[in-house]
Amino acid sequence: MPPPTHDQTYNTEDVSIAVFTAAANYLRARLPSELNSPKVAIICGSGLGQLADTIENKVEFAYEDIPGFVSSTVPGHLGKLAFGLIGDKRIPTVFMVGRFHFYEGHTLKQITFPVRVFKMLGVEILIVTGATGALSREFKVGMIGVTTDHISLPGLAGNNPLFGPNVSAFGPRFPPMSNAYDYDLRVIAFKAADYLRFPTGTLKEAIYTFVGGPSFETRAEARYLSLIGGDLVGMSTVPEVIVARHCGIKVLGLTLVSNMVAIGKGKCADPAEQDLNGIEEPLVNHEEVLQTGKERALDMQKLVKTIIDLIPST
Ligand SMILES: O=P(O)(O)O[C@H]1O[C@H](CO)[C@@H](O)[C@H]1O
Ligand code: HPA
Repeated sequence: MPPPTHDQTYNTEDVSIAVFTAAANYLRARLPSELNSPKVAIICGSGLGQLADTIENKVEFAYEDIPGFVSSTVPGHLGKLAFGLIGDKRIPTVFMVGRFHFYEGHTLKQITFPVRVFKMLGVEILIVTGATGALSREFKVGMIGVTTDHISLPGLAGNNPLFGPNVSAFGPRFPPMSNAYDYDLRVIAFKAADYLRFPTGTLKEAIYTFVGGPSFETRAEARYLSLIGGDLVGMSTVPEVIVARHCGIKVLGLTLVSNMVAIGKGKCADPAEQDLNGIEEPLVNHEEVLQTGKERALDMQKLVKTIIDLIPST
C-alpha cells in the first residue's frame, strides 16, 4: 500500500503503519538535518508549555498541519510541536507543547499517535510531564513527583491505547509494564535536582493514578485512589507511557503537584456525626493548576534541561 500524502484525510484508528510514516515524513521533510532525528521527546503538561522556551534553533509545527494529529483544546496546552537543540550537549529534542487528553473526546489511539511518530523519527527517551493533585499528604503543592509506577483506572476497565489489532512493527501483543519508568533516568532526575541545589525533598518518587476526568475526583473517590496505592492523580500521561513502552522508548515521568486533593469526609449533616466534621478542604480548579505551573515553570525548565545534560548516552 503506498503511503498516504499529508493532505489526505486520515483515520487514526487505522492501525496501518503508513499513517505514522506519513506524519514522520511530513516533519522530516521540513526539518534541517540537525533536528530531523530527535533523541528525546518531551510532552508538556498543563501550564508547563514554557519547558520548550530553552531550546535553540527552534522549528515549530501547528498540530492542525501534521497528518494524523488531532487538536489540543485545553487551556494551558498550546497545540504545537517544537523541535530544537537543548542543553550544553545541544541534543536534538522534540517538545509537544500541549498534549491531547482522553476527556477531550479524542480516542486513546489519537492521543498517543504522536508517540509512535516520535519513535519513527528516532526518539529513544520520552519525558512525560504533567500536573497532578496530591492524594498522599507526603506531597505538598510545588513538589515534583518522579513517577515510579502507575495505576490506570481506565486501563483496568478496558480502555488501553493498545486495544485492537497489534501493530507488531512497534512492539509485542502483550508488553510488560512492570518496568515502565526507567530506573536510571529516575536516578538522574534526583542527581539533577541535587546539582541544581533544589531544597531536599523537592523531588519525591510517586505512584501516578490515571483517571479519565474531566470532573475532578469526589472525596470518596480520592480516598479510594489513595487506598489502592495512588500518591498523585492526573488525567493524562499513562496512555502515552504505555504506547512508548510498547515500542521500546525509555520513559521518565515528572509531575508537578499543583493542588492537594480533598480526601476528608466533608461536613456531616447528621447531628450524631457532628464530631467527625473535619476541616473544610478547598475546591480544586484548573486555574489553580495553571497558576502552580506558572510559579514552578522555571524550576521545571532547569530540571528537564539538566536531566538531559546528565544522560550519558545522549
Ligand atoms: O496532565 P496534564 O495535561 O498536565 O493536566 C492536568 O491538569 C488538568 C486538570 O486541571 C488535567 O488535564 C490533568 O491531567
Ligand atoms: N485530579 C485529577 N487531575 C489533576 C488534578 C487533580 O486534583 N490536579 C491536576 N490534575
